[in-house]
Amino acid sequence: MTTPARPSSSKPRGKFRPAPPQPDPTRDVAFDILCGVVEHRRMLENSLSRSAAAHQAEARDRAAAHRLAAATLRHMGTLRTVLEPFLKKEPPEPVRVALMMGCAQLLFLETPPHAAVGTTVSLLRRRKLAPFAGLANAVLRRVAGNGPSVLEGLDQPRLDIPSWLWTSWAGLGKGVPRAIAQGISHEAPLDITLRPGAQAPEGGIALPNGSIRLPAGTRVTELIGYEEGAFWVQDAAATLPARLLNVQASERVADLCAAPGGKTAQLAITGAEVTAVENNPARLLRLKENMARLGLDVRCLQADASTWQPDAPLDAILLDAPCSATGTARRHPDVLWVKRPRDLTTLTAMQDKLLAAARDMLRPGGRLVYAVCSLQDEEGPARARAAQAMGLVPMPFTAEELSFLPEALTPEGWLRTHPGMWLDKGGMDGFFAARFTRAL
Ligand SMILES: C[S@@+](CC[C@H](N)C(=O)[O-])C[C@H]1O[C@@H](n2cnc3c(N)ncnc32)[C@H](O)[C@@H]1O
Repeated sequence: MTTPARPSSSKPRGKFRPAPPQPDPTRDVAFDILCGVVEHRRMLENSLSRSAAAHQAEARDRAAAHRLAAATLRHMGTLRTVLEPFLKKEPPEPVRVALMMGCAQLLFLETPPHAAVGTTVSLLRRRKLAPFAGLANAVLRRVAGNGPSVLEGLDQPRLDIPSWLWTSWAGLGKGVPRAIAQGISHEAPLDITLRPGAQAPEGGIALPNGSIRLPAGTRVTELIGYEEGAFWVQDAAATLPARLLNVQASERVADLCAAPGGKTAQLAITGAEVTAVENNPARLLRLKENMARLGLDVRCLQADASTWQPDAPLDAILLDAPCSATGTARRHPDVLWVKRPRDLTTLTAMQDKLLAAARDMLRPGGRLVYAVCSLQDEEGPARARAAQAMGLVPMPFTAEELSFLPEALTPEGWLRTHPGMWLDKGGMDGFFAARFTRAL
């Protein structure tokens, strides 16, 4: 982050004019991202692409902004609560955003107090919110003066998860919402999947599923072997659905909803004939780039998977359906504050449409794995039951298949992971998966 400006002091008198605020691309971009999430319920990536500051910023500043915004989002409930006693009346939302960002730097990012306070004051002045600069100065100085004691007695995991999500996760088991909140409370490590025979980059730790875990903040493109296609980025939990499809080299396989292609790569590396279907042109491009970097021969198609039809019935299908993505909140904490219960209605309707389409693409005896990176019952178990009602026959996962993660096997033979699993190793994303076959 750039050098702090001096905190604004008392009111200007006479001919004195305050110095122009210092440029600070990191905080400008972080502020834009956070306002997008908080005021407009816009996903972080979407806000980033709309931010004029982000377009002008260097990659290093954008990355720092991303980290600052993510830390603020991860602790947003706590930050709101901490600020409350210091505010006599409700400030406009952008001012509160700037205060939360300043407060996150003080309490969670070890930014020196003079920098956290000074840069917040400067930010407000740059953003035509100068009348609130004095308030920010006073409030943040008081928070800094109190130090970590402002967090004492706060139930941070509970505060940092919106109530509707906390309640919805109660069905996952006693203590699970709290464990999930713990998993989300810190930056996620970087997981990669190695090509068979490739060497793990230095500093990586092998996880029980075979993924290699590197410290949070590792820049993947700078790792030896990236350009050569020795590995791809994929959370440990995200490797499981494709693995559980048990694809053989001789099979004809479709990956429906494929970009950016982590699971496509897993399927293609078996030697199977893989068609990857993706409806978003920009994401299709990323998928193609990834397959080219990995040197994998995959037919990549732009099509709507709910209407696309293969030339002949398929042996195996992976349907990694679009979903609320609440299971990825470790990496995308904006999900927590952007998604609403009503989003699930549209998503589950699309998931059913895709399931019915996938069923019709399968040959009798063929296999289908349905997966979502969601923690919501509506998108997981409820869809597995809907698939059964559509005539798909359950093919439960077995204890042997999940011997390295027995806690993820449900009594129904489904897969359920969540960010509270492997907490001692750095957690994992939340996935649901179920396997079916088409009756002979
Ligand atoms: C959960 S992501 C897939 C992640 C991917 N399977 C992987 O492992 O890298 C869902 C993807 O489905 C795409 N998508 C959404 N609706 C679709 C549809 N009707 N047909 C094809 N692709 C779709 C989205 O653009 C998005 O890229």
